[in-house]
Amino acid sequence: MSTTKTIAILGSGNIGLSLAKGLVKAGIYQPEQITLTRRNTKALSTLADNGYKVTSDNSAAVKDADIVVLAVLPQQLNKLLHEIKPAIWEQKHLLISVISGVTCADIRQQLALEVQVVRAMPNTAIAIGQSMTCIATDNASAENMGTVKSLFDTVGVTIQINEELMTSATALCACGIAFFLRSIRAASQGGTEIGFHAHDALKMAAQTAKGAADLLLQLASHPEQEIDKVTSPKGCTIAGLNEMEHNGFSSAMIKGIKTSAEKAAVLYDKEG
Ligand SMILES: NC(=O)C1=CN([C@@H]2O[C@H](COP(=O)(O)OP(=O)(O)OC[C@H]3O[C@@H](n4cnc5c(N)ncnc54)[C@H](OP(=O)(O)O)[C@@H]3O)[C@@H](O)[C@H]2O)C=CC1
Ligand SMILES: O=C(O)[C@@H]1CCC=N1
Repeated sequence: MSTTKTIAILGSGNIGLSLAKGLVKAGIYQPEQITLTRRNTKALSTLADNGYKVTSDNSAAVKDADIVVLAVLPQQLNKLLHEIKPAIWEQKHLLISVISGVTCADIRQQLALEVQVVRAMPNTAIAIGQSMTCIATDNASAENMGTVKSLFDTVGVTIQINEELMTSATALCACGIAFFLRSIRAASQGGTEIGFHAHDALKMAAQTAKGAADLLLQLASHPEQEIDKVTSPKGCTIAGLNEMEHNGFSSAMIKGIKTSAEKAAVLYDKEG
């Protein structure tokens, strides 16, 4: 599926660039249809060489675009909104914000405009078409929500949730990528201690994690159901698993996710 619409990504850092690359990889956009902005445009020179439009002029990028993605840090948002406000046309533009802790209403309030806003919370696996993206809105039309869903569907799995759950989605899915990566890294470190070279251990741990995730996704089964199949009586799996639990494995993950959600809720200072 390709589109004739144009998209501006304001704030082309880690997640903005992951999104751009994912959309091009999926064939929905050509690089020429995507404008990437950041203040230090030198950092985007390779992207410019690959056909993306690159500029530090956010207002010009907005004027040329149908869809505007806000992808700066929460503390950089108010300045950006102030800058682009004159370029936004309520009847034309659809804003998509991936910014943690900022509501759709916050964005309209800063702009003092009744533009349609959708919040999206992807994760960095969007660059390889494997994002888990949550979307929410308080004013966008069903048609625009459909547009946003089909856009993110090309780069992973998308679900629509209530906006009040967006900070929880941030912790579980966006931060979650880091939590699972750290788990895989830890497993590989264990693997090295028991005899494998580091690069082999990492590959073995990553493929094992992928298999575990696919068991749940493809069989729609519960983790404990799959764990029961691995834990032979008096065996080595239950011995290792219980040792991890005695050291707080599940508890650490749960507490970490709760802490991330609490932090996500206070990232944005409306007055800042
Ligand atoms: N990283 C992730 O996995 C995820 C992040 N998010 C959210 O996405 C947002 C961005 O995060 P992340 O990509 O990690 O952060 P980065 O710091 O990597 O990206 C932010 C980018 O914004 C640019 N920027 C800052 N001010 C402006 C401006 N006025 N005009 C244009 N560009 C500007 C910066 O470049 P320069 O300094 O050159 O201007 C930088 O490249 C955050 O709000 C975060 O909460 C959401 C989901 C996942
Ligand atoms: O760490 C952060 O604040 C951002 C939001 C989700 C992922 N990265």
